[in-house]
Amino acid sequence: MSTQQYRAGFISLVGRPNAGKSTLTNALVGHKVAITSAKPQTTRHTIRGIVHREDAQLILVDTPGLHRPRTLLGQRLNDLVADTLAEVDAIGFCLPANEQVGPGDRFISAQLARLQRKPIIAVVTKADLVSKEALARQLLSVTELGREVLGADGWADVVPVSAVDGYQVSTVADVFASHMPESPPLYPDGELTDEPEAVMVAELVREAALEGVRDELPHSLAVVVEEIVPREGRSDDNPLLDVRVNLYVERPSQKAIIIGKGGARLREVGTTARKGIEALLGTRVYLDLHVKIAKDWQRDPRQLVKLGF
Ligand SMILES: Nc1nc2c(ncn2[C@@H]2O[C@H](COP(=O)(O)OP(=O)(O)OP(=O)(O)O)[C@@H](O)[C@H]2O)c(=O)[nH]1
Repeated sequence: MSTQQYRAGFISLVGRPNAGKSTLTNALVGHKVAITSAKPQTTRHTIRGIVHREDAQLILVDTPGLHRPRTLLGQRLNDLVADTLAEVDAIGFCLPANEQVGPGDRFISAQLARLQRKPIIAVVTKADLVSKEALARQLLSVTELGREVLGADGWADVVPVSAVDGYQVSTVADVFASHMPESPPLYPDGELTDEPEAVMVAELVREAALEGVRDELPHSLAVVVEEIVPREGRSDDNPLLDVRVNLYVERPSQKAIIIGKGGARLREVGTTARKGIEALLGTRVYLDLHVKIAKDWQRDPRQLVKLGF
């Protein structure tokens, strides 16, 4: 057997509301939660988690657009979907085992069918909720749907899974991995914090940093929580958390806006964000903010990686 190439890439789980996307993401990723906060409309993707394996790395990203199809019509939705999905390497289309393939699924399939040459893996979720026979029937209907919308080849793969009892979760990861391009790991293992709160922390910092300057920095700010660690040597009844956060902008002029005269604005941002973070985490916080320049970071998720995101 030849040595297997390491694979790494981006994958987006889509599917109608309640299809089990978030639960599957958590099951795949385990406890690691990604910590990047970026504006979905402009960055296109928010990282939800990263699966680190011996042979592959899967970066699960959210795709805006397919969540609220009813608020968007016609060409605009088509463009949005094509745009936002253009940058991922594969798509996991989630359909629950315990509900018949319906108009919502057909709608999404039709949108996905517009993406040329993108592997789409149909994932039949919540397999624990139905009998083996019912699961087999659902796999057939889902396969049939694939042939209807994509032509004879249909979905790149069809996999049943239960995120709740763990059935086939690693198989889903195997299948996703097999559709990733050959690539070295895009993120070092262990770089991300285990704190799910980090996502909200990043959001609080982002909100504070954009306050009053939204017009000047419309799409140019990414916030990355580097670490959240308890300060050593503090007693249990008087804990302090060190929260280190990087703010990435594209240009020196934007950095100047964030920082303000003599650093005045950044101090305000820090104070506002810290109050929110302390309320969120229920403990005192030392917030350390750094503003950095990362050119054109939002164009391409791979770019984020190169820039150390
Ligand atoms: N029994 C069972 N329930 C599941 C499974 N996966 C998800 N669920 C349940 O299905 C419901 C919806 O799951 P979510 O993961 O929130 O679905 P989602 O697709 O992220 O939903 P939206 O955020 O609305 O798009 C929740 O109540 C989950 O607990 C599964 O494998 N088995």
